[in-house]
Amino acid sequence: MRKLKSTKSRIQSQHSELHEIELLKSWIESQQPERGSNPMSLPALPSDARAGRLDSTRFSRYAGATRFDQLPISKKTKDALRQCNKYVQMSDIQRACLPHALCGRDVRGAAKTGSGKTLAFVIPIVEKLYRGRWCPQDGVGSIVISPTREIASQTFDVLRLVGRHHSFSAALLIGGRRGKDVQVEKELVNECNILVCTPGRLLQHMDETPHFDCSQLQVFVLDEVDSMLSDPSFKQTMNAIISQLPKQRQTLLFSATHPKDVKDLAVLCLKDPEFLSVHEKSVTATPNKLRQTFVIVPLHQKLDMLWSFIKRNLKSRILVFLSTRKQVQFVCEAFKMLSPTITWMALYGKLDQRRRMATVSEFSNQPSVLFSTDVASRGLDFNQGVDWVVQVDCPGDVASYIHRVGRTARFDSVGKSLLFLMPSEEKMLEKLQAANIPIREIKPNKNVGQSVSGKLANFIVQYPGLLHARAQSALKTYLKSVTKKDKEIFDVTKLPIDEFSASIGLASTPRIRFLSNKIKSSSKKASELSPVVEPELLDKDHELELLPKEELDLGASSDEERDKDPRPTNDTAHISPPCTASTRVSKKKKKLKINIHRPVGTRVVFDEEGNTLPPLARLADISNASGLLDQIQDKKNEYYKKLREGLKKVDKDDKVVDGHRRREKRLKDKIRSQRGDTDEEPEEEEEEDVSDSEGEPNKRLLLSNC
Ligand SMILES: Nc1ncnc2c1ncn2[C@@H]1O[C@H](COP(=O)(O)OP(=O)(O)OP(=O)(O)O)[C@@H](O)[C@H]1O
Repeated sequence: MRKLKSTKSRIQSQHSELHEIELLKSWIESQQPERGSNPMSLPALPSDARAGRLDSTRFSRYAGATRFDQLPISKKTKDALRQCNKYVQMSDIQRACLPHALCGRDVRGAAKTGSGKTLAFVIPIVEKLYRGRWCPQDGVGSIVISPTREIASQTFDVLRLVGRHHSFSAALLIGGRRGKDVQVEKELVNECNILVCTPGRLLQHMDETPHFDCSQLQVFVLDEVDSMLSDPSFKQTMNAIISQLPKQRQTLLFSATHPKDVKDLAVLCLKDPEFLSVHEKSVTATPNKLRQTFVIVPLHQKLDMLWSFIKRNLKSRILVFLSTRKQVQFVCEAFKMLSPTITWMALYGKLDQRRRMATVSEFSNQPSVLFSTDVASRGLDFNQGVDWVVQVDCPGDVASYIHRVGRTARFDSVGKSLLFLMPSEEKMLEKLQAANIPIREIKPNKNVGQSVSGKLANFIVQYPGLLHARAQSALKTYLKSVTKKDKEIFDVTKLPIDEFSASIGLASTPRIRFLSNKIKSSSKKASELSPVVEPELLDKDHELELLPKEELDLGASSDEERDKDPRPTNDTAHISPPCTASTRVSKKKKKLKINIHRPVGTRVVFDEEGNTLPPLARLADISNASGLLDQIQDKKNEYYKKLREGLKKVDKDDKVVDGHRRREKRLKDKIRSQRGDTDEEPEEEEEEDVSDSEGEPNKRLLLSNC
């Protein structure tokens, strides 16, 4: 046993000697002057570089470096960067961070979107492991965590590019793959030196992979650190991951926006970190070559505006942000139907991973329109760039705005962005301006606007299974998303839900359960002002349907309001098809349920071509409602009176006809008995009863006819 121990320690000491020699060799190699370059321009690497850590007091030597080839990095890395052609000069964040990170320090790096933060952490990872002569048997030496699969995948590409001449093993661990891939990952993960992953997948390996070992971790990187530590959906996972990492490590944190609360970072146990915010003193928080605009647009005109905008920018690559997946699915599907020749694409979290990747690369390759949720708002770098970023739904906060618009104008390219703001959301402008975001208003050209709501309504009628449910879900999920945003700016109860519903082609506003309490509480406030109105309001909402429509239009929907509405109007369409009292009464309860969320008379009407028409009547001022309802009550009483009189007359006529028939029958019976004829004949009375109430032919009559 003692012999075995001594042999083991001998092997270990030999191994460490060999390691020293290798380190020395690598150092000499990295110091070899490159062809054509001035050897004097390369600063000498300090002696403790062999330990993978530069002498921090000497980092100032490299602080003035502006090109990658001036950095104390290996020849292999320099070659890889040079072969890429585009990586010659360092960007601000790279110039600021690389000397510190190469010294082995903890760094918090903040810089505008598209400023090259990825290279600022990929180079230090590669160099640290290279100096430490890391090989597959050494296990996991570095972990990079990104919030989305797309960002992780892009980071992995950059890593492959920078490390192409190195011999490390690296793995991309992202979710959304088939089960057997997880098995393959489990077998290989312990032999990988660098793991680029999403938090969920990493935690899965930490929990499930036998002997998963990251005890030798050297560099830990958190990309988009603000969302990773403050977003509730990541927070728990991140805490679980961080608790399993060794404390002795280098930590690099990056983002375009700073974490809200420094306390969030406490969990990371940073050691005397360098906070490098290179654009802190910049006049703007967004890229300099980004032209930012906004347009004030009511909720129910957003789709019209978007459609008109896209039609005028057909040769551009347009990235459109919507709040929810259901909205993305609906708008993409609907616009595809409106114009099948345009390339429409959709990106959202639940999409199959291969399709997600394919969509990102396809969008990069041709002029097209990509509808996306916030899954594409951070970190994504589309190869050929994005011409326009359009935010149809206002982002929840300023950080989200910065990341969304940051998908264009990357590095030193130009880009444009357009934000749709509803009149109720104008407060967002103050926040953007306070955050040094230069944004200017543009006025839409009303003459060139095109309305799509009528066509959408047509499609919904034609393909109810496909579009109707999607439209309803889009509406509901959008409203839900508004309730989750900053209450200071967003108020779901103030939204014109009926108009919005009509604008996306829905014939009636679907029931929105989660809103009922809010609406009820707001109508309760109204009832406190005029207590008689509310119970009546609900009752009459149903009863109004009984009356001819032209009688309903009491001028509440004024001409002025109709003029404001750009959609075509057709007065004849206000008359609904006749309905019987019995069918209406049977649906009474259902009707009441649906209408409980809407004010009286805001039912959406369509003309023959499917164009939506302005609501029939609007109770703009609830305090006038009781007078209006009195008028309606009078008209209703008058109507019932006429109806009763009409019924009495019909009753009288029926009695006369019945008397005639009875008399005829008695006469026939008398004649038959006089002849002695006993054969039965079909009763004439029944001949009149041709069909039952459901419209089905009377079987007895048919048989007798045969
Ligand atoms: N030194 C450089 N020279 C030329 N191009 C560069 C340089 N550094 C990065 N780039 C390019 O700039 C683009 C943006 O880089 P990167 O994705 O790293 O930005 P980022 O700061 O991480 O952006 P985001 O905040 O949106 O995640 C990429 O296409 C990248 O190839």
